[in-house]
Amino acid sequence: MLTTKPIIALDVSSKEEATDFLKKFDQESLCLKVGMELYYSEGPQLIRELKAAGHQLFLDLKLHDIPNTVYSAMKVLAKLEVDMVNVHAAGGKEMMAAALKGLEEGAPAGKNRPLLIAVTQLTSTTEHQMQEEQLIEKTLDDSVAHYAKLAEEAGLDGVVCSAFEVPKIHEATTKSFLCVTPGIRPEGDKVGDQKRVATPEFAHKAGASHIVIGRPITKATDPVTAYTNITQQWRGE
Ligand SMILES: O=c1ccn([C@@H]2O[C@H](COP(=O)(O)O)[C@@H](O)[C@H]2O)c(=O)[nH]1
Repeated sequence: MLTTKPIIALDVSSKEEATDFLKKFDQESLCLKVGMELYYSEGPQLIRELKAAGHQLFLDLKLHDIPNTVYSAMKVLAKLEVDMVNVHAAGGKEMMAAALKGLEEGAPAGKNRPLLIAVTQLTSTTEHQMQEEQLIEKTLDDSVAHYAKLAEEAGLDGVVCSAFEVPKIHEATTKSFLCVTPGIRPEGDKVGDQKRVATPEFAHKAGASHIVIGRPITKATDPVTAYTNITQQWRGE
């Protein structure tokens, strides 16, 4: 089970960069998100090392393929004993259920499987884009809540969404269903490619279970101070 520390998106391309960044935190145990860039470059060995160093890990590979392929891939990923993994909800209920089955069967004996969450609509997507490009004739809130419901029906533990959709997801699912929210920016910070952006305080008040935040920490002149401030804002301190 992941703690509710902010999840730092470790979006770097090598073990050296990751190590340099982590050194600044003086052995503090962190919640880290390793995504495609770092995993494709360093592979499972780095995951093992980060776990051995005492960090909690969200492996953000956003699987999206036919059910059998996702099932088999999750069976392999479960052996890494990370804390959380994910798929795209757009892959469908059957694919999400197959992902869960893969994790359950692949987890080492006596160990909990990783939490499994589904990406609803990426936080870089606007309602206009969704309607024009994906041809979804719904509001973005409705699309996200629909994906959340499907994910819950498939047995998943939660979803990735923006902080804005959390209240609607809580209406559509059980209270314990996780809402993991990227697109977090402290007031005045650069938004970059994110579209549905909220502050840590907003995410806290909206009821998000976790926040994911990358560049405002990794690109900060003083990442430790940035992390400390964001943690306080997220906890409502
Ligand atoms: O909808 C989504 C799903 C995943 N992400 C990931 O979160 C981080 C956000 O990084 P920032 O630098 O804080 O923008 C990044 O790794 C994305 O891949 C997301 O942003 N939105």
